[in-house]
Amino acid sequence: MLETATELDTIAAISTPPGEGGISIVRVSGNTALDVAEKIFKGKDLHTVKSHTINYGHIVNPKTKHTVDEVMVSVMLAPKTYTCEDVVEINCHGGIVPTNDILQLLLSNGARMAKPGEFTERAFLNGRVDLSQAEAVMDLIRAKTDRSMKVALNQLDGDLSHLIKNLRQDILDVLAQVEVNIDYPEYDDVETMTSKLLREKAVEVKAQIKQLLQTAQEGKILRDGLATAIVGHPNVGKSSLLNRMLHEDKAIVTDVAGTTRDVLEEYVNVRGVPLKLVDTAGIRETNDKVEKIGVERSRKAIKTADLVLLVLDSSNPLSDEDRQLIKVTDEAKRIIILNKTDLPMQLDTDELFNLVPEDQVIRTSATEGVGLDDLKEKISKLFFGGIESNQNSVIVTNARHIGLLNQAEEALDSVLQGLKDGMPVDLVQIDMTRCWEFLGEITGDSYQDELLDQLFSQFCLGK
Ligand SMILES: Nc1nc2c(c(=O)[nH]1)N(C=O)[C@@H](CNc1ccc(C(=O)N[C@@H](CCC(=O)O)C(=O)O)cc1)CN2
Ligand SMILES: Nc1nc2c(ncn2[C@@H]2O[C@H](COP(=O)(O)OP(=O)(O)OP(=O)(O)O)[C@@H](O)[C@H]2O)c(=O)[nH]1
Ligand SMILES: [Mg+2]
Repeated sequence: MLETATELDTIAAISTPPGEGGISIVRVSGNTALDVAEKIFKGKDLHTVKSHTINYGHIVNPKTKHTVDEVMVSVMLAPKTYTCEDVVEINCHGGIVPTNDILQLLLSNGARMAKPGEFTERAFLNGRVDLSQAEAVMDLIRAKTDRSMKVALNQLDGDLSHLIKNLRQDILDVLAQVEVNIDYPEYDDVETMTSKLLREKAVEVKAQIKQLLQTAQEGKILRDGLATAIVGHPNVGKSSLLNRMLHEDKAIVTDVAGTTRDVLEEYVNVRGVPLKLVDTAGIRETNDKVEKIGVERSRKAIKTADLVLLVLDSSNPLSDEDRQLIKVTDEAKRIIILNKTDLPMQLDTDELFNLVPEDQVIRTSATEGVGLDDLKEKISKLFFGGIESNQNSVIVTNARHIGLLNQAEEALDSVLQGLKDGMPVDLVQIDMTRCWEFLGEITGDSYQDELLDQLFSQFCLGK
């Protein structure tokens, strides 16, 4: 059951990032938000100001009577607020000391320290947003490209919620229809009729779930970034390529083989796709203790990557180590990069094409900045089939949602199998109901308290 606003205590937290800034915001939410704020605020009586106004005054320690800061205080009365509760936001000077002092004063005057994500959790508990919308708030904060942001914003707007709610309503309708048919059989062939209803609905919902799941790969990449490992032999130009992609000299580049010792991760926006570029240590047999560990990490990066960029030095013949690396990365989604094409070609491309007949091969010069546009184009094509795909449809991005959609689909498979096997309708109904429940967990229509704790604990403090 949902708790009502009156059962929840008043919480407070700093909602802006820690450190120095122009302004910091300390947020308070709950039944007694105004009482708590009023105790430490000198200015207009906050109980009498209009809702959704911002009010000038000072924060004064009620015990010592010392002025802590000069502030602006927003008063927003329930229910039309972020949490659906009374909200007070204290806009103070953005320094660590005033901000923390104000929070401490609120805590010693009746507020409790908010847990991470607790304001958004309240927006959920009080029914302003559903669970998938609450999750979108965090995706929005973490979005790394404009496209990732758009997907999160659509989810926050309730696009996914509406789709799921409609599916659930359809299932509920058919379940009700089946009940009626069982309770008041008007025809002799009621069993046949209800089976037909259930089958048709199961097929229809399954098709929609499948369609959603097809967006999952793209969705997950937009949300979490595409883990892209740049691998290859020492000195082939991996770090130089990373720097080129970032337009910044992040990684150390030297002509010494074995320069990169540890993996380096950086995000880069490639046509709206967030790439998590991972520069790795050049892979070779080595006795150097530090380099050895780096090489181990490179091997691990290959295993966990969504995409491997295997870099070869075109100004040198293919070596045995190169051939081995081609084998090691064979299972991965891969693009081969022939780097140093500004130098005379020494690599036997016929041999290479024989070794990797299926792969995209791109020629680059990291030093001259040649071939990088081509590389970006290929990456975005490889994962998104062009720029315009899925721009307007609902996209699932979240591993929790994907898991539940898979479970819902499995339940529908059981429905269809049961009908095929001539199982009694009341047993088939159970699987249909399970499907309805799995979908409901996406929007939080049903949930366990542990789930909320786990979800919101990943949020920012003050959100
Ligand atoms: N100062 C401040 N800025 C902020 C937030 C905030 O809480 N405080 N937000 C959050 O952290 C974000 C804005 N999100 C918000 C979402 C809904 C409501 C809200 O009050 N919704 C009500 C009333 C809407 C209306 O007036 O029409 C509702 O949906 O019922 C407020 C903020 C970003 N900026
Ligand atoms: N001519 C030419 N030189 C390049 C190119 N790319 C990189 N280099 C040079 O090759 C050398 C090695 O470059 P890095 O980027 O450090 O190579 P790496 O693959 O990261 O090497 P490790 O970190 O040791 O594995 C440097 O001297 C670069 O300037 C290129 O496209 N053309
Ligand atoms: Mg390097």
